[in-house]
Amino acid sequence: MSKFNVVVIGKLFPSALEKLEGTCEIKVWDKAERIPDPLLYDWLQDAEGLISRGDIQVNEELLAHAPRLRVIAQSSVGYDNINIEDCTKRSIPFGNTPEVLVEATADLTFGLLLSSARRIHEGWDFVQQGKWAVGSNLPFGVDLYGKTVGIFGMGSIGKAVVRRAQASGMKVIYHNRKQRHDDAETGASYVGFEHLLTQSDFIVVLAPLSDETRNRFGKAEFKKMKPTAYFVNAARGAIVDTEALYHALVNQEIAYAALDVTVPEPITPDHQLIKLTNVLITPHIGSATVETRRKMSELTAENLLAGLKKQSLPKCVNEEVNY
Ligand SMILES: NC(=O)C1=CN([C@@H]2O[C@H](COP(=O)(O)OP(=O)(O)OC[C@H]3O[C@@H](n4cnc5c(N)ncnc54)[C@H](O)[C@@H]3O)[C@@H](O)[C@H]2O)C=CC1
Ligand SMILES: O=C(O)C(=O)CO
Repeated sequence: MSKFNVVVIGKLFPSALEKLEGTCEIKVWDKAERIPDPLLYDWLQDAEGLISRGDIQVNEELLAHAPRLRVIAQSSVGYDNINIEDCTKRSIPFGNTPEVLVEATADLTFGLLLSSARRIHEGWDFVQQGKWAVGSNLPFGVDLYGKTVGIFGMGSIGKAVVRRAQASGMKVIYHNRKQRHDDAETGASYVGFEHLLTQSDFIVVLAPLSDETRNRFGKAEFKKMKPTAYFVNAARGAIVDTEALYHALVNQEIAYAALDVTVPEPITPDHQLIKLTNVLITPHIGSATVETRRKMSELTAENLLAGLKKQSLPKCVNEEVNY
């Protein structure tokens, strides 16, 4: 039996690769830099399956080079780099990896909140630089207990963050496009966007990037926040106007920002945001634990394999064209 031609952008765990070997002929681009378009387009000519990565824009322009493609899978829950409509028009199902990454991403999100509130990384710098002495003056942090955390985009990860916040004695409010049906169960209260901005001590962004959410946090929004507010973004950098965030931090319109996602990504050490002392940035590691990345990798392989065999993808975004 002939094998399926597959293009893989990025690294797969050995356990995921094993699922594909035997049935697939695989071309892999696992370098950190973006694959050059001419090479990608050449590889896609006879590809039946594609494992994409966040730095690849999957749209009609790319799909036009992939006449035999019958499935796309990606090791992420976010799919803002994928034009789903274009895939659907070509009856190509797209599989992502929701659920398996929820707890790990919630840990990192809450970790950013806690680390910035309690100055953990500054404390470590202090110790490393030999500044720890009796009476030394590392700035105080702030309490979590009794404070209000406002979640923008309360979905699977948001709900997991609620549990962590409640365990620290925090009150949780949230804003989505509409109220959820499980507020009684989660103990979080639905509020308008304005209320979220003005009343939160900690604002946590966990919504997907879309036309609606792009630059949703700009100059006007930061001005409405408390001057003591901590702003945490673990979703996508482009939900925030980076220039506006920079000015809000410099002008002390807000107290602090903790970011796992930025524009650009990677953010370079010469970026103006990096020079500020009231910022903590991690390199998009929300889901980056061994266990979680392995599960994501395996689910990606399962989605791909199902599509190649014209079977239903376990996790499919455009269900209307799922097999
Ligand atoms: N930093 C990292 O490594 C990671 C980042 N992410 C990001 O987190 C996002 C959320 O992931 P999940 O919680 O699994 O997704 P989800 O789909 O379960 O939750 C997203 C929530 O945002 C809400 N939402 C959508 N549009 C909105 C809008 N315009 N205004 C307000 N709320 C809106 C939805 O109603 C939903 O409740 C992903 O889309 C991804 O971009 C996810 C995993 C890891
Ligand atoms: O899953 C996602 O959307 C990420 O950002 C990486 O896990």
